[in-house]
Amino acid sequence: MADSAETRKLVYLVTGGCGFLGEHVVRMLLQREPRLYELRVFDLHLGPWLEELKTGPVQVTAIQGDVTQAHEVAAAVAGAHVVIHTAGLVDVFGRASPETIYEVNVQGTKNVIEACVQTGTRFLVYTSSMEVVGPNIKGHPFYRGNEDTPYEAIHRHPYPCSKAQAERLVLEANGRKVHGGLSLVTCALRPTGIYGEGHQIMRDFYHQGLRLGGRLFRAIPASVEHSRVYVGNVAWMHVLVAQELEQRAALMGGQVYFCYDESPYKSYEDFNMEFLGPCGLRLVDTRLLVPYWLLMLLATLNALLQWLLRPLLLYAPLLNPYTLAVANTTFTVSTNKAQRHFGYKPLFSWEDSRTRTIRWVQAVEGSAP
Ligand SMILES: NC(=O)C1=CN([C@@H]2O[C@H](COP(=O)(O)OP(=O)(O)OC[C@H]3O[C@@H](n4cnc5c(N)ncnc54)[C@H](O)[C@@H]3O)[C@@H](O)[C@H]2O)C=CC1
Ligand SMILES: C[C@H](CCCC(C)(C)O)[C@H]1CC[C@H]2[C@@H]3[C@H](O)CC4=CC(=O)CC[C@]4(C)[C@H]3CC[C@]12C
Repeated sequence: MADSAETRKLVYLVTGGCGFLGEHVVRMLLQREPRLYELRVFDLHLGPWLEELKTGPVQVTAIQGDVTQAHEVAAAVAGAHVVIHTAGLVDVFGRASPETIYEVNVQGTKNVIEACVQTGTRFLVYTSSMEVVGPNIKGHPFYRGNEDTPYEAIHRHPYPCSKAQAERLVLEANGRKVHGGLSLVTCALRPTGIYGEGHQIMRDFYHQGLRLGGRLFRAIPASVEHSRVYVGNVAWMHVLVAQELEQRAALMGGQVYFCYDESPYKSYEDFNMEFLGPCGLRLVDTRLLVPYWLLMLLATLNALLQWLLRPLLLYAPLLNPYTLAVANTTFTVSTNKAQRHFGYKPLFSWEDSRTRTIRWVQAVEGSAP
């Protein structure tokens, strides 16, 4: 029944569909959206894994394109029922210029919205970020907060600033008339730090640990807690929102939802050890040797070196004043808004998420850094 031609009618577009999250969204849609007729995967860099998806019952269309190019976006959006916009430049290390980050994250999102309006696409799901809220530049903790918790959201770094601007544009576009006269329905999902199969920073920490003889050095006190969320659950929440947006437009349109699951609250480093520990790494407590002021000094030195070396080479280490501030500030969410509004429940338990991630790190073991 689910595979009959009559039930397969919907065309979805996933921007950034070859990224860490995007790939999981694409695979989840193929598994969990029986009404799918065509799935368009739009990305600057297409992955070879897309080929294996082309043999199934759903037409998978790979589109190499750039969200900053309005005409490329409009061509990809035309005829789609739903757009899931995950494409973005995730850079908190100073690899890209602030201008490029704005161009991709803000102008790219504007292009997606305008393409929906011009071509008559009614449903837009945007991948925002917890960074839209915080941690703020004052390092205020956000403890077990929800979507309505008051918090002074002030940023200077281009990444959170660009995500905040883009999220605002998406929410303001809710209710705009699209081609054909119907209204656009939009909403934004705010994942906390995502982990799981394909997580580049986890891979980097793993290889760093191997280089250091199986050790990683604790820099952040264990008392600083972060919320983390498994990539499969983030993908599932995107799929569910996309499915429910039409029926529940009045409730969900223009809303934001944190992406959460049952992953435990822990410091960034302790949480990573849930996966890296079983793969043979150890977290060595050097915090007494490396006090916070010294870390801050090193982070500032890194930023200075980055600036000095820029004309010659790209120096972009993990430690800089921004990443240190984020890692060192408690940011935990506790909410059931997604459950109340569209019946979200995590698809993967914490045990499943942990096991899947450990298996992936173990498979990464032999691969080059
Ligand atoms: N990784 C994380 O912990 C979190 C990520 N997010 C958001 O989730 C989304 C996906 O992030 P990740 O999967 O982690 O990053 P990613 O870098 O793995 O994926 C982003 C994808 O967008 C594509 N892309 C970049 N510029 C593009 C352009 N100009 N045109 C077309 N495609 C372009 C990239 O090629 C990549 O495949 C982003 O919007 C990010 O802001 C939100 C919260 C946490
Ligand atoms: C790289 C940081 C950890 C290294 C700190 C050091 C060098 C002292 O050990 C990461 C700590 C927190 C991460 C960010 C957080 O999970 C929230 C994010 C949300 C996003 O939308 C994008 C990614 C990120 C900014 C994430 C990036 C890495 C950290 C700063």
